Amino acid sequence: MTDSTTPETPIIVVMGVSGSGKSTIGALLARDLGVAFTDADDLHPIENIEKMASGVPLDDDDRRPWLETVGATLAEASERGAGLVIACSALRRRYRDTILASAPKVRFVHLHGTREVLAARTEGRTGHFMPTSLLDSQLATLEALDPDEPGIVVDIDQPVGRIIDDAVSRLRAGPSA
Ligand SMILES: Nc1ncnc2c1ncn2[C@@H]1O[C@H](COP(=O)(O)OP(=O)(O)OP(=O)(O)O)[C@@H](O)[C@H]1O
Ligand SMILES: O=C(O)[C@H](O)[C@@H](O)[C@H](O)[C@H](O)CO
Repeated sequence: MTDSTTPETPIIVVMGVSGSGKSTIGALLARDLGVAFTDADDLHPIENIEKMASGVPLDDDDRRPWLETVGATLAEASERGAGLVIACSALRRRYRDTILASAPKVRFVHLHGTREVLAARTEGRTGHFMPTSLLDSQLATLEALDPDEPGIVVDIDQPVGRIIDDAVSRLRAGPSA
């Protein structure tokens, strides 16, 4: 079997808790890298969206099939030799391992911020299903990238353009930074 991807083909998960900027940064990062963008919120089954909208956090069982779909979507792009950026919370190490099992070339961009900044961002937006009340559960679930995971951490307390420039230059520099 030949591998049609190149090491440069970006296969990226923009991860982090609710309100960290995954959708905003993910779409712009994809545009800068010249690849497609998918929001994993659009891959959740309706039951998951309804659960979060009612103020109840998802559990591992809720997330498992969704993470498998995220991994399969990345794998499909990678196998075609196409790049893809997906915005996906990927909060726990084992969630990321599920994605990596399907898409071993994936790299994670963790959008990291303080609770204060995150709460201000989620409170500042309208028309989103995710209540700010779930932020604490998101933060309690979050496991930071371990040193052996492929990825980078970016501080969200800066303008969008600087976040993109920081992420692009560090992604181009190598598997982790
Ligand atoms: N660097 C930034 N500076 C200022 N505002 C930002 C920045 N990044 C994102 N925002 C704003 O913060 C809010 C949250 O961003 P966004 O919806 O992209 O986060 P998210 O991680 O996709 O959230 P969720 O996972 O809950 O869908 C939005 O109103 C967005 O416009
Ligand atoms: O794993 C999860 O709990 C979910 O993916 C959430 O993170 C939301 O879908 C997302 O953040 C939108 O608000």
